[in-house]
Amino acid sequence: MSQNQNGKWVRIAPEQQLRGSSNGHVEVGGSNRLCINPQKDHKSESYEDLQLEFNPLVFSSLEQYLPPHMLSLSREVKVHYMRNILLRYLPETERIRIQKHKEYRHRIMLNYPPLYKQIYSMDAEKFFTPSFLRAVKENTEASFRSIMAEPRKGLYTFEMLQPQFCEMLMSEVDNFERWVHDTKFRIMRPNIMNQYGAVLDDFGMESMLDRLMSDFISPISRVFYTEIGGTSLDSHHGFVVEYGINRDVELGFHVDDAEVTLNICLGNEFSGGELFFRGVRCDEHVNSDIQPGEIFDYPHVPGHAILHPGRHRHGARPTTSGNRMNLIIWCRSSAFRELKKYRKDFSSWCGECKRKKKEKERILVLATQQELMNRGMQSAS
Ligand SMILES: O=C(O)CCC(=O)C(=O)O
Ligand SMILES: [Fe+2]
Repeated sequence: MSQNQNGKWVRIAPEQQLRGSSNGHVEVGGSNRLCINPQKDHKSESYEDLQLEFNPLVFSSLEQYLPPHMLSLSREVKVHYMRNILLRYLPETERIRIQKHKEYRHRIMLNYPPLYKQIYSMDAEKFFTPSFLRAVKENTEASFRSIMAEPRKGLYTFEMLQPQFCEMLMSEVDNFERWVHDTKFRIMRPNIMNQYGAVLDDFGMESMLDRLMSDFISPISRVFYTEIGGTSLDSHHGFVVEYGINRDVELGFHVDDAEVTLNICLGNEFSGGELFFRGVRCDEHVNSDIQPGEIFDYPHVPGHAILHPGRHRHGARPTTSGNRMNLIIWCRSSAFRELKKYRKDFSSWCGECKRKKKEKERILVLATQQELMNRGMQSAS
């Protein structure tokens, strides 16, 4: 690592030259560098309109770390430079997968005609109930608690969506499913456990759900889920699941690929389909026993949401009659995932880590008491 007058350079890969060419473009070698210290007073550009394999927000955040002489260059030059850096962290197979997925989405969006265009961009007054909107606008722990129940520690339930929005979203999904059937388009289901349901991000709702996460889920997660990455949610997987006649029946016991999950029942007439929760676990303890107090069942109510840690083990009981559709958003934090790699003790949120820690402390106290008693007996004799 070397220094210049503007601070230290972060060395990302073997050094190569950055060369200015006669046509005003900057040729970038295979190894570019960022500064350790950001230029805090520099206003980053927006990259939202570009089709990139990384989240546009990553580019906006990285921009302040560019070498100072690059800050005033064109957006294309900057994006090219930062992309080169980011690509070094992506293995070839992952890059191909992302590219294929981008093409897949592109094909759907070119061909699928939406039924209700108005639900593809955020319209908070139309989507959410007044009580939910008020609580988020106030943005305090007290305002969130005023609309929520917390039936078990870390599980929050509340009224969230307006019936009309639920109806429109369900019709949109039905319309999409019909289009898939009629055109024989092969779609990817939300995850390996579902044979039905659709990924909303794949047919145009990604930016609306991004807003839903950043403006409505993050403020709540920041308050209630500090220990599990709730302060740094930065990506999501948004989808609907469908249960009932000619649909999935139930969902097995699992943890989500998410730090924080929002699950909202959109409705239709149904019975059954309750969620069963069985305690939060880290990767190592995902199969450990259920402890007293960890059993909780939740019956879905249309328009109502349940917010839970993705690592809270759960499943869905069979939907025994009618049809049920739920909107689910898995919210992820890349910073939390990175930090997790360097830690082993998750006793602040994993039920089994907590139990083991308590057990160790109990044994230590017993051993200390025994030792003190032994010393007392020795000095008495
Ligand atoms: O059926 C539900 O409501 C739960 C679905 C779920 O847990 C999931 O898709 O991860
Ligand atoms: Fe789940």
